[in-house]
Amino acid sequence: MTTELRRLRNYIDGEFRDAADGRTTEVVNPATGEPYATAPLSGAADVDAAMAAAEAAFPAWRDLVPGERQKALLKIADAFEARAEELIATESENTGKPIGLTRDEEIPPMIDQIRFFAGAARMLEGRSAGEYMEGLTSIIRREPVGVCAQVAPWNYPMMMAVWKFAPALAAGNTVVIKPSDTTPASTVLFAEIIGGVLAELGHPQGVFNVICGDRETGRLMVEHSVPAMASITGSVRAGKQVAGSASKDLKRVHLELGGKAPVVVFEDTDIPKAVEDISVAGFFNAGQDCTAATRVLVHESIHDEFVSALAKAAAETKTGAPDDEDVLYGPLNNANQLAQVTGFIDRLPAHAKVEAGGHRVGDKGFFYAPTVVSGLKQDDEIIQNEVFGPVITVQTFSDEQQAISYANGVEYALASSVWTKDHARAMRMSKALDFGCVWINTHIPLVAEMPHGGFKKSGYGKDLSAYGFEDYTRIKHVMTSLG
Ligand SMILES: NCCCC=O
Repeated sequence: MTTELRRLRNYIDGEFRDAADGRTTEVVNPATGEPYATAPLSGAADVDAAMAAAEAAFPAWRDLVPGERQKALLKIADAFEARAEELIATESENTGKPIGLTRDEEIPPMIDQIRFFAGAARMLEGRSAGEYMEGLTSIIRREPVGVCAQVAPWNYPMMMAVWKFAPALAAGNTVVIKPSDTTPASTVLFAEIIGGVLAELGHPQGVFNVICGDRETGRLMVEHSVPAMASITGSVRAGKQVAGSASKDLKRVHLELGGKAPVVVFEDTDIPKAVEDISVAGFFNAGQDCTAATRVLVHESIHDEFVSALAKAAAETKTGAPDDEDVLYGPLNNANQLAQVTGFIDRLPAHAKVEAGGHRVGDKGFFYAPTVVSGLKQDDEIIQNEVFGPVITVQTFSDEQQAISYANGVEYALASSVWTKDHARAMRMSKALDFGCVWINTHIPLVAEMPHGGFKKSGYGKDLSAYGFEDYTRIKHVMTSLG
């Protein structure tokens, strides 16, 4: 007997719609490996319709007083909170994430972030107005950019969608957002919730549109003539494509493209505490986190003690089904990701040593064991490239300069951490580490008020914070004669 797959649909101008040409893709539950839904594979006609809706809605949304946009975002946050269990179940089915951890670790920050941007809507900043030329007054107007084309990733489908739509809407932009083709379900549910709030408040429905589809759909969005800005969280390859496409008509681009976070552990570190925190920060969400504590650099004098404690922590870390309360993480997101992680381990050089894990778990779904690999060298593939799986690598260093050189010696530059009791060393390292974030004696916490974003090939533009909000605005100088 075949069970009918649930049908997810695009959300354009307040209506749920199939793709104009009826094409679909299957949506798989990674905990079972089985398809459970279909989603539209949107093409040019769908993108055109969504962009037209967002463009038509823009003037009314832009011209609201900020307090009205704040009110809408606060209502959206309340509605998310009221429907949290539905969001959790939807996200968990589509990603295999543990239900309890999604409830505790993802929903509260997401809602807080929407509320943060609701407040930011009323803090449109411009530096001092004044007379910088005799008889003339200058002021700054901070304005929305326009329609934003946004492409979200599959690792935190809900939270990354929040990071995109919340600052954009707060600043007065309208949005066409595309979730990853593997994880569209929660963004489609967002559409229902956000659409409900917009309708209740009498705002145009085209303020928020969801288009499902693949890379080609994303390209059509970014190259479309309507959006003034393209924002993507994804791989470096995807970011280069988006920047290339956007360059054709000089759209503003906002890129968050992953990381390879160094975790620099000095000899004076409290080893048991560091191991406990680092293993959670490395394995949480199956390591599918652009800030994951994935690349440990440990002082040679404590290497053996540290590695044996980390391997023990890995062996004690559980992966498994979403409803198992003891698991730290669920499956990898999709079959390609499982092949990617497996490939890195299969290709390890002879000098590497797998201290824990290094294999798939079970034969259903895409689970992978918590893995620790030691003995690695700076040029090794697994040190230079993002694995995006539950794999922590370990290298050694002999002094601060070598630690800095190894830490910075990759193309990514998103997040990093330093573990030491020596305050001056922590401060020196914070200056020297060439990453958008440096944590000291911790790794992975985020707050809505602080920026998230990288340097080098990790992209440009910030998520979260007043900086992220400003990325979705433009400034205009207005000068008036006093005569
Ligand atoms: N911990 C959230 C990181 C966002 C990107 O993966």
